[in-house]
Amino acid sequence: MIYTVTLNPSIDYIVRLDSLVPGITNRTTAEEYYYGGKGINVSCVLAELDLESTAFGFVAGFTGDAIEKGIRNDRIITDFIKLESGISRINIKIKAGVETEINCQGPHISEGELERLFSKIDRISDGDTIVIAGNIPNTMPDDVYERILERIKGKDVRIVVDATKKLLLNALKYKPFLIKPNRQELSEMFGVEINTEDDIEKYAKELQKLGAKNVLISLGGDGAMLIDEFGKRHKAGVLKEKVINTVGSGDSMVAGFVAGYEKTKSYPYALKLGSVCGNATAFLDGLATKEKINELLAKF
Ligand SMILES: Nc1ncnc2c1ncn2[C@@H]1O[C@H](COP(=O)(O)OP(=O)(O)O)[C@@H](O)[C@H]1O
Ligand SMILES: O=P(O)(O)OC[C@H]1O[C@](O)(COP(=O)(O)O)[C@@H](O)[C@@H]1O
Repeated sequence: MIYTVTLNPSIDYIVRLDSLVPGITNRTTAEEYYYGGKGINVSCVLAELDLESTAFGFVAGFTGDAIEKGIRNDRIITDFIKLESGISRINIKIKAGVETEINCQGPHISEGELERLFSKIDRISDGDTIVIAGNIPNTMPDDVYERILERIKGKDVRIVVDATKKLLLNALKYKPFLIKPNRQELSEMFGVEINTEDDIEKYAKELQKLGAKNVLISLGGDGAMLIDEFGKRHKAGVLKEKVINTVGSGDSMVAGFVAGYEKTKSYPYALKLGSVCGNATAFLDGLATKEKINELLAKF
């Protein structure tokens, strides 16, 4: 079984404007909303790839109910913990020529509620995959990913972590099978500007020294680079099509990589399917669909 963990799910509210002017009332030209949060997005794209997953995490209030109901599907088993108070966050994605995102804090999660999640994590067993992805509310201790991984220590579980800064760095000692920082996140982790391919490889290898097996660096419209567990560099470009909405492209790439590796045990194929899923999401309103993935696979 593949388990995804989203501690801080969201409704992604996408607003489109011709331009955004601070200090005045702006009017949108269109708006859409999607159920999101990194682990949930991974589950949704895995379902499009015909892979079943169980989605763990916390939901709260009316937005939490909508998320849980909205993503339920015959290939996603939702097993969320309903928080006592607050609402699951609404993240605002402003498309006004450039993309501006406002990702919110999310509800408070108590130590008792966290314990309930740990009990669910204990069900994960040898041969399973766990994808832990996304940010945490700032009221939560930043060792939470480590505490989750500590619960599965010693089990033969494939670990995928898609997070930033300390959350990611602290998880590396558990030797994750895959991490997927983007270029900006890689730069932030090392406090340097990373631009060249050689620099990307150099810092990806630093993350491998800290414990990561495969490091996939996504580069937005420039594609992606994988440094695999053997230290080999693989590159993937992007297809050229009108970009509609890149929210969730990174999560789609993670889903595609996990599915591609699961099916073939080949890193070049995992990178290809990951890239196709990332591209497919960028070229659609919502996340990658089975139809779009198959169409792009034939061209990639
Ligand atoms: N503008 C784009 N055109 C085509 N593909 C894209 C575009 N933006 C993202 N993608 C695809 O999605 C992948 C992940 O996107 P990226 O923006 O780097 O991730 P994140 O959302 O985590 O920052 C890229 O490697 C690429 O395959
Ligand atoms: O947990 P974070 O880091 O705040 O990110 C949450 C946001 O990331 C997303 O999962 C999209 O992530 P990507 O664009 O990186 O794939 C949104 O659905 C959500 O609003």
